[in-house]
Amino acid sequence: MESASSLWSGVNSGIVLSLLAVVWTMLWQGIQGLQLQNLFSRHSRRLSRRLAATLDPYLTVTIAEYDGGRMRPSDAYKEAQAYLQRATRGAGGGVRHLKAEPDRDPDRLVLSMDDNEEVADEFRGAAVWWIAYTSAPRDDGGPGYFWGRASRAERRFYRLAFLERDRDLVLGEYLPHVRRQGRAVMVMNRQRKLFTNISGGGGWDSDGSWSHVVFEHPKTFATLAMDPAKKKEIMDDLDAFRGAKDYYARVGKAWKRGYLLYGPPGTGKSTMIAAMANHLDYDVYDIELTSVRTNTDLRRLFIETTSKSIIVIEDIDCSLDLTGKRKKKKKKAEDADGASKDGEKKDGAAAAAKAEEKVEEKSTSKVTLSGVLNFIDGLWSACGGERIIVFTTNHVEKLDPALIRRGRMDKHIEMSYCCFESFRFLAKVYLDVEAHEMFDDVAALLREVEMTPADVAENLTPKGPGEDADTCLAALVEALQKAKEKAMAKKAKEEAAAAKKKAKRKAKEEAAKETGGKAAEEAKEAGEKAVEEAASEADEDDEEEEDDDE
Ligand SMILES: Nc1ncnc2c1ncn2[C@@H]1O[C@H](COP(=O)(O)OP(=O)(O)OP(=O)(O)O)[C@@H](O)[C@H]1O
Ligand SMILES: [Mg+2]
Repeated sequence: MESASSLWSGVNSGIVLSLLAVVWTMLWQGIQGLQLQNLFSRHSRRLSRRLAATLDPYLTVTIAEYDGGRMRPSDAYKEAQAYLQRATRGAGGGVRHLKAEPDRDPDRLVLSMDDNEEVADEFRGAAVWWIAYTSAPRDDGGPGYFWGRASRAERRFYRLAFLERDRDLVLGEYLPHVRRQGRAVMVMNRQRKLFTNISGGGGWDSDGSWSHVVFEHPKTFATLAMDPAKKKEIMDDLDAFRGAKDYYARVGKAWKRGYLLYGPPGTGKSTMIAAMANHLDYDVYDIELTSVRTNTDLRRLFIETTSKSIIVIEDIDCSLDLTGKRKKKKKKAEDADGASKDGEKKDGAAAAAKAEEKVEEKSTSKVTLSGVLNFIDGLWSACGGERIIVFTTNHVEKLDPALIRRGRMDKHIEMSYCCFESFRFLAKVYLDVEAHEMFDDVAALLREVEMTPADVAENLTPKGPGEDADTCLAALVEALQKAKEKAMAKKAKEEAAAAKKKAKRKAKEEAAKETGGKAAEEAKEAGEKAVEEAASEADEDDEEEEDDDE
């Protein structure tokens, strides 16, 4: 923006424009009258156009935030917005009403012109004026209505006014200049964002679109504990994806990649997503599927995502009726309900399960497996590229194979319990210790006990000023020993239960054998008796027959 303030005195321009508007309206009516009278006269039409150009030397270009039924904000609008932020630098560039948003620098604000404000600009001697305005929400079912936000919300616009004589310069050079500069500003001001589809009030009352906060997760691959070879493989995979635009275009695939992260709770799945986002410098869209009403809403949400983003669905097995888990939960509630007669403790379980179900019922989503599949690789993934989709789950075996087949979830990454390598890594990160006499104990215990990286990390975190590497490692060893004892006790209990079950089964079998044998003997005896009786009866009959013959 070249010296905005030198060009336009806002007050004067407003008055002049208003006067011109009044004069022009009157004249335009006159011209239309002229046109009506000479409707079929080409000459008069040319004349009226020339007259209009003389009286109204201003041309305008309007850039709408959503236009032509678009489902997401137009890039041109965002670029113009970023470009105009520069015009309001410092004291606001003469603009009287400004909008402020937080800047990267926590002490500063990014200022932009508010609605119905004007800002002037100059480009190679040509003066131009930008005006920001909004129009009232539309509920007319017109283009974009179906998609919600574009129509239901206020519609925002920028209007650029310039002189007729600068038409070629403005349209041919100034507007491309604005877009280029706007993009540069956007890159400069870019703050990574964490989007979620649960806004303010959340649930069904919300308009089901994205709201965001600045993404500031500190986790990186440098602080993520996992097998180094596996970690390198993932980082290489991400780098290859980022640079593979041409490859994806050449093979005709949408520029996207799916990752499935699975493993027990606390093994670093969510942490891995943060590390991925930090590594790639991408935004994160965290979809809460239970808050998405329909497949159509899911599609809309997806379309509103920008490129260079990671789209995350956590605990996919719990989010949808993809796996039957929901029904199981219901069953759990019933079971707990039935069991509740047995004691108070179980009453609590029934109540908890019921409450869980209640929450679930409230947010019953009609998103289906096919909706999600469509979302991942259907037609919609063709709209814009450079997106990574991540699913996480604790129960990979419960997922529908269609959901996680390669091509949808291209890379399956297992996040597992802490091994000694991971422990050493965490000890370095958390305590800055690379070797310690207690390492051998930890190594031996980790071979016998399963502990998540989350638990190991927690033990390695100093809890007070008096705590150091020695105390933290001692705490970890103690926790591992306790876990080992617990595991051993559990194993012994399980073994005892199994032995009891086996003994019971054996006793049952023997009893069955015994009763079976006795029954067989009785049957045999009964059979023999019956044969004898039949034989004696037969003899008696013979004798009677013989008597009759005689
Ligand atoms: N591999 C790891 N490396 C470093 N820190 C870890 C690792 N795994 C877990 N942590 C720590 O444990 C905490 C919990 O981990 P995280 O939330 O990533 O687990 P999760 O696998 O997503 O669990 P859930 O299945 O319950 O969602 C994190 O704050 C992180 O600091
Ligand atoms: Mg998690």
